Amino acid sequence: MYEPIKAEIIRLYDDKFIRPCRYAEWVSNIVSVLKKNGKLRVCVDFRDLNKATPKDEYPMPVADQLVDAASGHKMISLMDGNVGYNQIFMAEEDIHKTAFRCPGAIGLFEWVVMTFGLKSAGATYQRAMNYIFHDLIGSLVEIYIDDVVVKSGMMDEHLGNLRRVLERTSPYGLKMNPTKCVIAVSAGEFLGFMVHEKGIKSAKAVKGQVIADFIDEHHKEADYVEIVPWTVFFDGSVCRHGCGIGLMIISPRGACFEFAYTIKPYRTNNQTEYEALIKGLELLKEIGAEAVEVMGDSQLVIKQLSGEYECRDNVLKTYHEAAKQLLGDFKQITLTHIPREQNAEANSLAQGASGYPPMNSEAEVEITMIDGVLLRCLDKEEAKVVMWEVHDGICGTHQSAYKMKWLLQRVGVLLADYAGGLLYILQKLSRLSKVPPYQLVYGHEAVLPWENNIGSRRLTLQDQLTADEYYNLMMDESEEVAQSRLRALEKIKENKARVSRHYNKKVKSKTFEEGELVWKLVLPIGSRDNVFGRMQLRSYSGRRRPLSTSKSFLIDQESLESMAQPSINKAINRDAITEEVVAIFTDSNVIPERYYRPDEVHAGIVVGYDEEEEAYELPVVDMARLLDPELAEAEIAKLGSACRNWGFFQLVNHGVDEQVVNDMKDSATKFFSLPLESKKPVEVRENSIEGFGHHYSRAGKLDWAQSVILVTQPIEDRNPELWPTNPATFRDALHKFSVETTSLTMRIVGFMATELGIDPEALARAFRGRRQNMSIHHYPPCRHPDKVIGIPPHTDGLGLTLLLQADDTPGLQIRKDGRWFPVPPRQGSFVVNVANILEVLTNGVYRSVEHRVLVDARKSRTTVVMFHDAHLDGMVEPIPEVLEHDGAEARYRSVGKLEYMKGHFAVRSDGTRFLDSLKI
Ligand SMILES: O=C(O)CCC(=O)C(=O)O
Ligand SMILES: [Fe+2]
Repeated sequence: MYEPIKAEIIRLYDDKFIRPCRYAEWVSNIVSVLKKNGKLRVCVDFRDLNKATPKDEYPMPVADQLVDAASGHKMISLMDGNVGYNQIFMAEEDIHKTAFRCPGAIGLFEWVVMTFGLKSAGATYQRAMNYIFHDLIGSLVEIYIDDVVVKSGMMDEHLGNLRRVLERTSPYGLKMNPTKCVIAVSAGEFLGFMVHEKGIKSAKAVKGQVIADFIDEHHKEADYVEIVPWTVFFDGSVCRHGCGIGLMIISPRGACFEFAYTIKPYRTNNQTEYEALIKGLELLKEIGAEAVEVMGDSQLVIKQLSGEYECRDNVLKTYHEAAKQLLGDFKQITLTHIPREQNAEANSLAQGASGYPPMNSEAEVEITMIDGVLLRCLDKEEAKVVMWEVHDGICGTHQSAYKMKWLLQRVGVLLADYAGGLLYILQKLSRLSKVPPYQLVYGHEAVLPWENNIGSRRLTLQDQLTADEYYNLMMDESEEVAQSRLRALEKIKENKARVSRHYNKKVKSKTFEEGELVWKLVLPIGSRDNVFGRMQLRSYSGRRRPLSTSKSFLIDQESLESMAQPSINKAINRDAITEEVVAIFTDSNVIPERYYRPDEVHAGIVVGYDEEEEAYELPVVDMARLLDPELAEAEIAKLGSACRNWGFFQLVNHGVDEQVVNDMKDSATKFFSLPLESKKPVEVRENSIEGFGHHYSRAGKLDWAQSVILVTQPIEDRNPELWPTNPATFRDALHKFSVETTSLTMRIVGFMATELGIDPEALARAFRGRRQNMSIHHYPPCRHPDKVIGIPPHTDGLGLTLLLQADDTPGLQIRKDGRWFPVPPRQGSFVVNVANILEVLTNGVYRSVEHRVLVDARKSRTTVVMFHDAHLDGMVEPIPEVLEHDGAEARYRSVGKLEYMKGHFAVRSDGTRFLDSLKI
């Protein structure tokens, strides 16, 4: 193939039709087609370019009419534009769009002249020809794109006409192909038809010739079939005068040909449809078309041929087989069912051929409704009969006026202006597209009693039928049943698909391993829950097991379970809040032994309580500045210094939706203000730390606090039964807050990575998709704030903590250089602190700092704390990129996540942190 392609490219280049392309935006491929005569034709596949090209609406002549106009002349000359399209230059600015690539080293070229295959080529050429010959067209010349026929009466006149036509060509540089010109003949082929003095021969009589001409005329298009298919629209029409078929064939070049045949004797509708298609396929087969796009409005024919429906009717089977066999002769076939409106041309051709009379002109008043339903206006007497029928007859007894109107419509009658006294009842003459069940069963619509009484249009028409016609119509109807059933089935399928699309949108897929038990939680009927949906799936096998089999997930789950074991060795156990506890919190005058821990309160110096103390400034990081390209560098440095020196900062302009923050604050505050019995449903349960309760911390002492602990991410790890529903806003608020804080965490982590000088992804992957837990703490006021502690000194165990304070009560203190620094509450901010795992990940560059909560004497304090987990594929260890960047040795030994969690929660008798034991 290579050499012939090269030769063709050289020829096109030498003829200056193409030139090498330098800057291509659109590049098309070439398709080489070996012609039947052994020659190679090089085509460019412009399909993509054509898709992007607007349609040229220039009106094209109708081939049939031209053939008519060319016939009936004594003398004609037929001429063919010499490589027609290539005589027109491309607009310079469009040349580059026609670029096409050739195989091997031949290269990239573009068309300087218009070429075959471009969408608007036919219209452009026709426009040019119409421009050149506009005043001669019709009288002495007919033109269809590059086909020209000069027509005249006598020889003398003809020579004069020929001269006028040819003289027109030279100023425009238009050339004719002498080998294809037939001069001064009495008959000749034009557009595939034999044109001569006596007119065109009837399609049937010259069938062989017509087809032969059609083939010859369009052989070059047939070569092109690999790229653009031929399209055939077919339709059959049956009326009492006969049957007709209509075909509209569109060539790959866009030329449109219409064919209409009358068929005798009588056929049924479906038979006629099949005949139309068969005729169309025969025509296309004979012109050598290889790819065909078949369009028809007969669902039965299209679906039977595509194999979707079976053909059971014995008579139809013959047609079906014939059509199938023909289809097998094409290389590429597409069958498309189109609505009748889109098949208008074939439809009107078929109707014409069947002798379908123009719409009747009977004196009845007919009205077409907006939905296309044709209605007949009844006179007063007729109206009364119908009214009676509806009122007392078939539709049941004594309907109200409103219901009667509705029923009238249902039986195909429209009652208009009832209230105005003027009675118009309009009888429906054409059916709605919906098929009534009666018809689906029996093949035709039920005749209603009133139709017999007052006579419907249907009955009148029926009376006029001959016995044969009646028989034919009955046959038609019974065949039509199949069609109607298919249509009905189609409707049902469409509906089902629509419904399932709707439902599937809401379904999240989950995979389970074989043999896994699944625990299905179904919320009470009618309960809707934005957070959990109607039901939640979880695998279950004795103990609760995770759905996901990913390593990280298993670790999280197990660590949670191990934490949940009741054991005095755990740093944190949780206890239910009883009425007694509520009483202690409320009174707070007498501090019971188990809350009494003044030594812990007094351990360490608190900065800032004494006026004399140095002023200190806690780090504040501004997200707006982090996001501002001009200020980011300085702000990132600030973030770095906060994490390195304090392990903590306050984040302002954090970007979390204010509504979400406020809803969370409100819901949290409201929850704690509820009486105890309203909180009981979400009370902490045995073997779990989730739920409402309070910490039973070290040395058997209790914290002066109550809290709700919940897993918030990933969603499938949530335990919906422990999510408060009171206040009603709680779940929704927490869900939204959890989503927002998760993404805020990822954003913060991104800036941290930049600050650490590592690829943001190296740190982001440690946090992405990991567990998020939440604690909402409520610290009741205590008359003896120096004797109780809200939360004793600790570092946070996971990766990064985000804390939102719902009020302005102080309490949080962080330890730096052995002293406690109170963190003043700050509106519109989050407290962000580095937790243990992040310290390990950064190889100790960022520090996880100790903090505690003291209690206020007068005011309660409520905080919402989100803990974000992190690990490197199940390992807690310094990120290699950090070590590389700092050229440092690992300062922490690697430990599996599970071991890490166990270590973190175990109580150490020497009071050290597990984190410290990891230090190398
Ligand atoms: O409520 C606070 O201010 C701090 C809470 C805290 O540190 C924690 O839950 O780990
Ligand atoms: Fe903490």
